[in-house]
Amino acid sequence: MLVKHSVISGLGRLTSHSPSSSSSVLRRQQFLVRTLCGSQIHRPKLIRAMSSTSEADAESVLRTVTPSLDPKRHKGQAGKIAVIGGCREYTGAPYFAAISALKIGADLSHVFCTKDAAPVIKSYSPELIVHPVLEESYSISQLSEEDQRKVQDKVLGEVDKWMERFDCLVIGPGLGRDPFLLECVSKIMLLAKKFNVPFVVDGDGLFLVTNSIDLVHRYPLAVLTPNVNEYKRLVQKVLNCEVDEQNAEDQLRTLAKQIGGVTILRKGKSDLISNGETVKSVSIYGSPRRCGGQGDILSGGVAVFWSWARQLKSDPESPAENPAILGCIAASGLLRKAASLAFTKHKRSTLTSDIIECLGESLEDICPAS
Ligand SMILES: NC(=O)C1=CN([C@@H]2O[C@H](COP(=O)(O)OP(=O)(O)OC[C@H]3O[C@@H](n4cnc5c(N)ncnc54)[C@H](OP(=O)(O)O)[C@@H]3O)[C@@H](O)[C@H]2O)[C@@H](O)CC1
Ligand SMILES: Nc1ncnc2c1ncn2[C@@H]1O[C@H](COP(=O)(O)OP(=O)(O)OP(=O)(O)O)[C@@H](O)[C@H]1O
Ligand SMILES: [Mg+2]
Repeated sequence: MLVKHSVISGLGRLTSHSPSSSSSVLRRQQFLVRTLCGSQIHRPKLIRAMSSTSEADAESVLRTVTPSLDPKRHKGQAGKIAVIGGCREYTGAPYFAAISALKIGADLSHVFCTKDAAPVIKSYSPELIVHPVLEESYSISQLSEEDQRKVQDKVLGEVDKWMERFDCLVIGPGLGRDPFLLECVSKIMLLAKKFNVPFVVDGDGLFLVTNSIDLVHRYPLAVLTPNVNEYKRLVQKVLNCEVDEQNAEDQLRTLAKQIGGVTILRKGKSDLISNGETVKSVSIYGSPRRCGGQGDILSGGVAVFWSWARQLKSDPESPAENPAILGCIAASGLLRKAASLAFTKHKRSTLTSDIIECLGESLEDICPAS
């Protein structure tokens, strides 16, 4: 698991940290000073300030949750992420999510995909650890029911031996909708819940969850990141009505509450985030290009920033906001900034890979490494 972030012991007082951690201390102090508008520390006021429906200060959140590059840390402590996705049709989506996690600052990024997708994803990048373990119906259709169950047990066994090591899973980018594969993935979700491993559900993972809402109901460590279609299907299924743009924030809050307090990041012109209590929006300017794959960057980003934000929980002076919400705000803010930068460079030819190339520079601009 990740190590604890350095703890600050109060405003106006710098504790004796290493040079690398003192910059993070300073950043967090500046965040608190801004949040409190120069007043003394007063937690109820801080909680109120963070809990009303409002545009989030994504840059401040990014400064707060991003850990310093501490030479004392070892590999893995900045995050171990696993993407469950990648099938015959889709190899780009899991790659985008997994490589984005690394480019933002995670130490290790795994992909669990089908056997066909694995060599392709490996060929995109040697940085990713690729497990060719998932099976689709076409490869097991000749088997008896008993043998199919054995295949499923084998898939689960392969994921099980890694599960506890992960700080967060991203379930769904490029997963496809094959029934046998989705049944295995629903069991992987149960496994993650058993070990209290947080997961972000995106893409076809949302198709699965919308049809089996119990998979995430009342699991506080689930973040759903629906796009316009995925959100529409969720609203229809859970609230039994149509999307109401006039009352978008209230409807999102109700939806998150109805699913038992999971966090939902509704993607769109403004990204809206709610856990059934607060609603935050991130509207900073991104890019007018809507090329496929930007949601995959976002899901990988949420996994990393959420893992980092969870470490702040043990910091008595850290923001009172829910880490899942902080993770969503940070990922949305960074993606939009990187998309904007990529667009200034590439204009109409801006692609998802160009945005991924801008993640580092965009984060560096907000939160310098040294
Ligand atoms: N480079 C890549 O590899 C990328 C891969 N990507 C991956 O693509 C997957 C789908 O994501 P998406 O964003 O296209 O879903 P969405 O907006 O609901 O669908 C639009 C329309 O298409 C249809 N439809 C979709 N999937 C279907 C299926 N399996 N079988 C049948 N119909 C399907 C859908 O129909 P409906 O659900 O309404 O019946 C809707 O009308 C997901 O795994 C994502 O991660 C993306 O991340 C982009 C980059
Ligand atoms: N109309 C818009 N204006 C500005 N930004 C947008 C708009 N729509 C989406 N975005 C941004 O693009 C990101 C990806 O959202 P999008 O709706 O494209 O996801 P998606 O359809 O799941 O993408 P993917 O192709 O990866 O599956 C969101 O976080 C949001 O910041
Ligand atoms: Mg998507």
